[in-house]
Amino acid sequence: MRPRKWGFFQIINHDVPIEVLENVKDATYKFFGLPAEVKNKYSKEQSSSNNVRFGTSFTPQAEKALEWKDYLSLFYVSEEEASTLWPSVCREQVLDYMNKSEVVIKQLLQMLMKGLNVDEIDDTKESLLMGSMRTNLNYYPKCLNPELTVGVGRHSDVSTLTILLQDEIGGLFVRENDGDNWIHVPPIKGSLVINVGDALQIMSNGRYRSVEHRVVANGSNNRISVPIFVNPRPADVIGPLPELIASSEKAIYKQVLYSDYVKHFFRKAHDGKKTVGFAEL
Ligand SMILES: O=C(O)CCC(=O)C(=O)O
Ligand SMILES: [Fe+2]
Repeated sequence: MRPRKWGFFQIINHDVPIEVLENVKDATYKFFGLPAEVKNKYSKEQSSSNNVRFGTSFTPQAEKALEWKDYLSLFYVSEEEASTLWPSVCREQVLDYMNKSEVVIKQLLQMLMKGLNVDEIDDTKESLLMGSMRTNLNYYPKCLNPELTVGVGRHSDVSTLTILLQDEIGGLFVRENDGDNWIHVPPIKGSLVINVGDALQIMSNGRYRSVEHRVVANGSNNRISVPIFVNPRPADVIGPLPELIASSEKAIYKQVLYSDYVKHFFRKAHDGKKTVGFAEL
């Protein structure tokens, strides 16, 4: 596992029980199998809250060709809110997946911080690194002309870290650092794919790099994936961690309001790893 070089890896011996992963995959199929009018209750037009959103593609108004994907995005506020707002076919399964993943997330963050010689994650730091979480259920329907579109265009995540559960279909590709080689991420049963996001690139002052990835459209199979985006809170101001700058390193990123950073990401179509330029000094 070499996140500094790669920023993308799979873990197999983790503490999230396999049933929890299987259950959230089943629940994902159940949600997307619901009649359109039921799913549409969670659409931008009809949803009673911004924290629950069913939609298609990424930023349809900015895209030349729509991404071949539907999603349900669930921003976690509290169990109480989830119990009133989240669809009942997947609520318990997603909450369980998020709760069980928290231990793994904390272990990963501890390891990553150690790599920066930051030994203690106090409450302030914990909140900056993982103060908010969003889980997406992604559904990529079989596409008759897969060469004309993509599942998800090339991008890096705006998260600190992303924990991704994928099914057995495959189609996720990762770009080798500074190269044009795209490497397939093979589905491994029971594994979780982990990737570093832009927020960690900024907070680590560029020592960890977020990784560009994309998903191809598939001509013969439907595919699902369930990422948990581990994020700072929207109202947090993020920048290179003070510990790094104190050790005479020059800051290469400025302080940015995290919600502004995310807004910038959503304004444009997926166009590669460009969002982070927003925070460069
Ligand atoms: O479906 C996948 O494997 C990746 C999805 C993804 O990159 C995302 O939702 O940000
Ligand atoms: Fe992604």
